[in-house]
Amino acid sequence: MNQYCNPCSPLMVHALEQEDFFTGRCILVNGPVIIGAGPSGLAVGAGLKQQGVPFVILDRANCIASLWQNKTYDRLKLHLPRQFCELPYFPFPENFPEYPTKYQFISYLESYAKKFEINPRFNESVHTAKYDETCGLWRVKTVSKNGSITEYICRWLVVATGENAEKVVPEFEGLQDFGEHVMHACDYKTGETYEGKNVLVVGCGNSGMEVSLDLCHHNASPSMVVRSSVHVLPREILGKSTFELGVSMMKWLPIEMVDKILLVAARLLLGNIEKYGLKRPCIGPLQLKNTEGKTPVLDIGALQKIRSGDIKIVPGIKKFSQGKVEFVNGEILEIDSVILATGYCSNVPSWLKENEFFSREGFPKSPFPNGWKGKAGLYAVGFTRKGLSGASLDAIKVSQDIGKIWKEEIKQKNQSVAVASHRRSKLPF
Ligand SMILES: Cc1cc2nc3c(=O)[nH]c(=O)nc-3n(C[C@H](O)[C@H](O)[C@H](O)COP(=O)(O)OP(=O)(O)OC[C@H]3O[C@@H](n4cnc5c(N)ncnc54)[C@H](O)[C@@H]3O)c2cc1C
Ligand SMILES: NC(=O)C1=CN([C@@H]2O[C@H](COP(=O)(O)OP(=O)(O)OC[C@H]3O[C@@H](n4cnc5c(N)ncnc54)[C@H](OP(=O)(O)O)[C@@H]3O)[C@@H](O)[C@H]2O)C=CC1
Ligand SMILES: O=C(O)C(=O)Cc1c[nH]c2ccccc12
Repeated sequence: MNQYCNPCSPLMVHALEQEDFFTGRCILVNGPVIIGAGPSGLAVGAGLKQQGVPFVILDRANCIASLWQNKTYDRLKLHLPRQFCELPYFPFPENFPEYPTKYQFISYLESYAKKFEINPRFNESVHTAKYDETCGLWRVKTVSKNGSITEYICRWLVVATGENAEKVVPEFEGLQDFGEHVMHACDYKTGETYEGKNVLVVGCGNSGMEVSLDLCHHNASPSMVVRSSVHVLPREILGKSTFELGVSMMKWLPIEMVDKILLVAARLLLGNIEKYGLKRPCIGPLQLKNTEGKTPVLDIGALQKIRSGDIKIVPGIKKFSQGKVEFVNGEILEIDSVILATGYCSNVPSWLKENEFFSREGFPKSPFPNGWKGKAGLYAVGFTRKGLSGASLDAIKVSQDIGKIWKEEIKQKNQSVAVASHRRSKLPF
């Protein structure tokens, strides 16, 4: 598994861990601190702005929505229809297509931040956040690019660092001997430089499928590793989004039934995909997404390339050697490059010093819709395994909850100011 690491020197780590003689800057924040300037953090910011609640957003990157701007390939499009990807209070422009491109989505997020006048503090990587019982406040320590340490002190802490904060890089025997041409899918932009090359794509989630498809478009020869099972669904069924159909059916039918219907439709439209080596999991696609967070593949063309043999399906990996990979079935393949489409994980456990609300995997322990509010002013946004629509639902609840407390306190403050000035006005001098 990968290790989340901050670019700290040992001296800095020491300074960050010393409670008593902290030497950096200390900032008392009036209102909440939001960690993460992705869609979730921006949506909470917008909700707070509308209620007049001040806040600070911190992000380790140098821009908003860094996942979208820095860690995605050029050809990426949203794969859920537009109405499921809009953030609260500000719709997509009317000319956006049903499935906006990543560039359209990023430009929408830029306008979103501008509209709600959200100005995150960039290059601030949160190293630790912990609740100080003695003063009833959260202490958030960050490290900036130039190494300076800042402590933010606040009453409310909103965790919006995402389900995909860190790449997962599994360990494989011999991979270090393979050579330089190994990258994670988060660093893949385009297949331009892969023309005529044999590329091993490890993983068959949406990333593995779409990277393999992009490689085909650039006349490379991808082999995609399917070590266990995968649900592939058509992106649309009879012209209607499969996701939307699933959501509509869930209002009337139990999830098991909806899954059965989706699988019958997938079988009719896609045929038997198991014969290509794409074994289906025992649990249905929506149930699997809900319970294990494993997203079904919404096919945008990779399946056709698998059928035609342009994308080869290969089994799990045994080991690598120079220019070669050996699979669990003993077969050996010569390859030029490896792309690890092996997924992502949350990084919350590496910096949040708390173990009641968040699990060891860095997700709220209470399942949707109850995982947005913890104790002592702790909130989580964007950990519902329901994509952008789940993040928006969380953001509305969190900003309203904080806004309500904020307004009550302002009212109380105003009342006590009024009482004090009334008393003062009665004084004879
Ligand atoms: C390739 C890809 C495509 C996707 N497509 C879709 C889609 O079409 N539809 C959909 O609904 N969902 C999609 N998703 C899911 C996606 O995660 C969400 O859509 C969305 O980006 C979640 O927003 P977020 O703000 O919660 O997290 P993120 O977008 O990941 O933002 C989190 C932010 O937190 C910052 N951060 C993390 N750790 C720290 C730290 N320690 N200190 C400071 N800052 C930190 C990061 O820099 C980042 O900017 C996709 C995911 C991927 C990887
Ligand atoms: N167009 C879009 O909107 C896109 C959306 N996304 C989203 O981004 C998120 C992340 O997707 P993705 O990056 O595909 O990650 P996923 O977690 O969905 O998939 C990871 C894949 O890697 C495999 N894997 C992990 N470790 C190994 C190993 N040691 N050996 C072999 N295979 C391994 C997994 O197999 P196993 O199941 O056996 O563990 C799985 O097939 C998802 O929510 C996805 O929907 C991604 C791309 C495009
Ligand atoms: O693309 C993603 O990562 C998403 O999380 C979007 C999403 C949420 N729930 C789903 C169910 C089926 C397919 C995609 C999603």
